[in-house]
Amino acid sequence: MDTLLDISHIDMAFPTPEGGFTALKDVDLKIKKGEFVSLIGHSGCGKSTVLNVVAGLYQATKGGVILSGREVTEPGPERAVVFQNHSLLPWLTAYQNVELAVEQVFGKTMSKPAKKEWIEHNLKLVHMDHAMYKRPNEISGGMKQRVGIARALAMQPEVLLMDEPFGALDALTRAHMQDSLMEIQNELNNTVIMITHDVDEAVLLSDRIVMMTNGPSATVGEILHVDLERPRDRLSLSKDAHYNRLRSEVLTFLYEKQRKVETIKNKTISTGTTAKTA
Ligand SMILES: Nc1ncnc2c1ncn2[C@@H]1O[C@H](COP(=O)(O)OP(=O)(O)OP(=O)(O)O)[C@@H](O)[C@H]1O
Repeated sequence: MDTLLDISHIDMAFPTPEGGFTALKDVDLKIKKGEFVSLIGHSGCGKSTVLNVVAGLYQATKGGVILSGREVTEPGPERAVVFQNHSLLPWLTAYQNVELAVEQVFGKTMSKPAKKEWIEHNLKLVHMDHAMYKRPNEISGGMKQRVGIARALAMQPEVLLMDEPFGALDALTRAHMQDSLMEIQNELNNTVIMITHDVDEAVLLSDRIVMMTNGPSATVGEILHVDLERPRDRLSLSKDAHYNRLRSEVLTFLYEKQRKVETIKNKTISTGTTAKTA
């Protein structure tokens, strides 16, 4: 495989007052250019930690991350991050928020008119060209996420890292955003790692779904290849037997193989569909 991003045998331990806490153990994942990979797993298993190591925000305690042959040691614009909560600067317009990123990456290499064109192009890509002079408090949650995506895309990153990008949106807006993202992927073929809790979202968008085991010492449990033809259409897929088989494989992993059992006040509860309450 022609690897672009090599997450090579990483461990991540955090110091805690009770001693070291091993969040990740031997996470090993190779991603090729243009691949869309989702990370799925129960809450607290370590998905964001993996993403933060790739983003260069955390340094793995063992192993490392190689992007295009270079070791990742700090954050960089070639690894743009889209967070669940937009993280736009509230005093700047949508245009200016994207401009900030463009200045960071292309400040010295792009002419002023070229920058303007590039900013507008990226806002258009996410269907935000009609509201580019509005500030975050004047636009909806979905629109803010669109601007966040435009800002990330405008950096022309080698890898786009998305931490539950649509997690805070209502179901309909979320579906629109997924369709937009597929449309953008169709055009740009970005390499993407996306964290999600949503099984349908993972199957709809991904080339591969990386299913993580429960922590501590979480690792890659299984990897599912989503070999559904593109472009994908949510309506016809919902009736497609293969789509439903893939979906059920992820559900089986999450709710049978990695059934999460939590103890609350001596009561055992489980998030799994096969759960029994004790
Ligand atoms: N800075 C830190 N210090 C100590 N422990 C941490 C730190 N960051 C994360 N952890 C722990 O590591 C584990 C993995 O956390 P992480 O946020 O990566 O999980 P997650 O799968 O992304 O969770 P969620 O789906 O709820 O966002 C958790 O037990 C968390 O408490």
